[in-house]
Amino acid sequence: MIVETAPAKINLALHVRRRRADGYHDLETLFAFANDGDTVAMTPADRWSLAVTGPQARGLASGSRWDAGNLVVRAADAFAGGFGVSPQAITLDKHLPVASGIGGGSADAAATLRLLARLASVPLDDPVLVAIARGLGADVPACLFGQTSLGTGAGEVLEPLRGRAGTPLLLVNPGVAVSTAAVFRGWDGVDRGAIADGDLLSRARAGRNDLAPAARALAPAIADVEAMLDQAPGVLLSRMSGSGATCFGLFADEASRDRAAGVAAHQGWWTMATRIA
Ligand SMILES: C[C@@](CO)(OP(=O)(O)O)[C@H](O)COP(=O)(O)OP(=O)(O)OC[C@H]1O[C@@H](n2ccc(N)nc2=O)[C@H](O)[C@@H]1O
Ligand SMILES: Nc1ncnc2c1ncn2[C@@H]1O[C@H](COP(=O)(O)OP(=O)(O)O)[C@@H](O)[C@H]1O
Repeated sequence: MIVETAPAKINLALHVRRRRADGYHDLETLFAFANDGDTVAMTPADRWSLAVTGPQARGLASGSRWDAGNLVVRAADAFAGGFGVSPQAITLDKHLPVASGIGGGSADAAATLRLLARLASVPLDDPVLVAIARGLGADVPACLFGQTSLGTGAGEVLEPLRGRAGTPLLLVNPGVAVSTAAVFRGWDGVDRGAIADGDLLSRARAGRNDLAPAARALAPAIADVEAMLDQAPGVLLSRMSGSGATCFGLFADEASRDRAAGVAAHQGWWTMATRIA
């Protein structure tokens, strides 16, 4: 059996610049990844199969069916079509809430591609593999490499950045799923400018999440999570990630992170206490 973590993705900043003719938006984003997330495991089998387990498995309507509604299945089908690989029994252990701005589905698809690439001896930077990743979603290429990076284009043009590895990180979700497409539709169309230069944390602090107002309009509980994290002692930066509703806090130390996690859990919110990878 081979196993890959599908780590949570966070957008330290997310600037939406322009709506494009193809329905996507040009953006600039600072991607970072957590140490924890879902896991994808594979073992050789006579035919392809999927088993979904874990505390967030119920968020996936297609369940354990081999169904294109699951990005793991779409990733495996696309890889098999592009490269050919023998069938696998896949287990997805789902911990990240579905449709929550931390790219769980994208991370699962990327972890599936990494496992199949290992089996088929395909390098991760193979242009066909990267094109398959892009076809699965705008942030699947970022999840494929899993490195702190600046993303431009629709999020698929990547420039690796010196990260803040080991920084204590808390993810908090108020339990409302929000559709990425609906949040982009709610963006007000105002270009508020590029991400500033500097080191990662100062660039992130000077930046914004331009999708937060549209996401709050769909899920008002996001504002409560943001307020809680903003006020948490020891917080270095807090913000909504992606299209929401998950918000993150970077903390000066583990004890402050864990105190904030306790406050969030007391509200009945989902939390994950981890670190930047
Ligand atoms: C907003 C971000 C920020 O990292 O994260 P999430 O909230 O999904 O985690 C991503 O850009 C999401 O990437 P991903 O989730 O792969 O998006 P896709 O499946 O390709 O697109 C879903 C829908 O989002 C909108 N979309 C996505 C990316 C983009 N640059 N412009 C868009 O307008 C489009 O309406 C598209 O139909
Ligand atoms: N393995 C998967 N995990 C999560 N969501 C998935 C998966 N496969 C398909 N999806 C679908 O993809 C959509 C986006 O999910 P997700 O990646 O979790 O959200 P986001 O990109 O906002 O973080 C959801 O509507 C969900 O139904």
